Amino acid sequence: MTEPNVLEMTGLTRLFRKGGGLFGGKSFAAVDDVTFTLPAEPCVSSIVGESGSGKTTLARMLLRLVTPTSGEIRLLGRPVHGQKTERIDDMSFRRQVQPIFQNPFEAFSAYLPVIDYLRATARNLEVAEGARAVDAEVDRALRMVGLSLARVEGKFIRQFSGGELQRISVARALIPRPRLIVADEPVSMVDASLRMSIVNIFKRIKDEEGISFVYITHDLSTAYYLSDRVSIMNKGRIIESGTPADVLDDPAEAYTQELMNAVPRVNDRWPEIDRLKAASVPA
Ligand SMILES: Nc1ncnc2c1ncn2[C@@H]1O[C@H](COP(=O)(O)OP(=O)(O)OP(=O)(O)O)[C@@H](O)[C@H]1O
Repeated sequence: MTEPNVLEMTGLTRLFRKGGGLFGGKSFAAVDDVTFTLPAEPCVSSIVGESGSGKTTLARMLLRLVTPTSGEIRLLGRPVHGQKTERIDDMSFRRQVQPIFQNPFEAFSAYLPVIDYLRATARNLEVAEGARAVDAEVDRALRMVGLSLARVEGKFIRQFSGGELQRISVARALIPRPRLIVADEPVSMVDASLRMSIVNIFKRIKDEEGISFVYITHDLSTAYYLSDRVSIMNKGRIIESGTPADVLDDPAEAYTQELMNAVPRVNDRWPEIDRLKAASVPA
């Protein structure tokens, strides 16, 4: 039997109302008839667009936080939305799909040691039973991002930098060994040098753990460096998609060209990409 695609979105649309209070106003499509597939083999698929293009709404539908107005999302062959009896069950869904958000400081409470969240994730998602087994899973996940249980134990969010905390968010997402990570602007609040190390961690996780990514960003250079496929989103629609070289080296659409023109270049090269290649995963 062939393995199902990790993700299939077909004709996905989400309407919202604009203006006019509760009953008035006009509806508009934040996401408009999007069709998009992630194959069975691990890959990074980026969705690139400017603010307001619908990227976050798309991510939220993938994460079951927003219900589509029409269209369908299938995860490993099973519907994500719809009747409880037909869709993928909640526990499988939470294990198979994990989010990483833009602001790691919002992912954890200021009043609890960060490690408590990681342990709770392992317990709630039934990854392990018993304190020692839970700690072994948490340590495994932290080591994948260059940290360890010993380095995180007992500390609160104020004792970490933004980059460290985002690496811990990545570790949290890795605890259930998901098939898919949906990362919505995961490096836009992290400074440039740490951005590179996080992007390289994603690359390594894909290769070594076989996890696929939907990488949502407005940052063309990390999308170019990291992705197997890039889709350009504008006004709710995917207007162009393909390999990074196809789409970004030779854009067919004027909008993509405009996005590219906003990226600083030196001698027709993107210095950021060279830096990304040179950056290593922190020990
Ligand atoms: N709950 C909502 N109700 C009404 N309109 C919404 C809602 N959520 C998003 N929108 C609108 O949908 C459009 C797409 O927003 P979305 O956040 O998906 O875009 P984005 O590309 O992720 O932008 P950003 O990077 O700024 O978050 C915007 O016009 C936004 O104002």
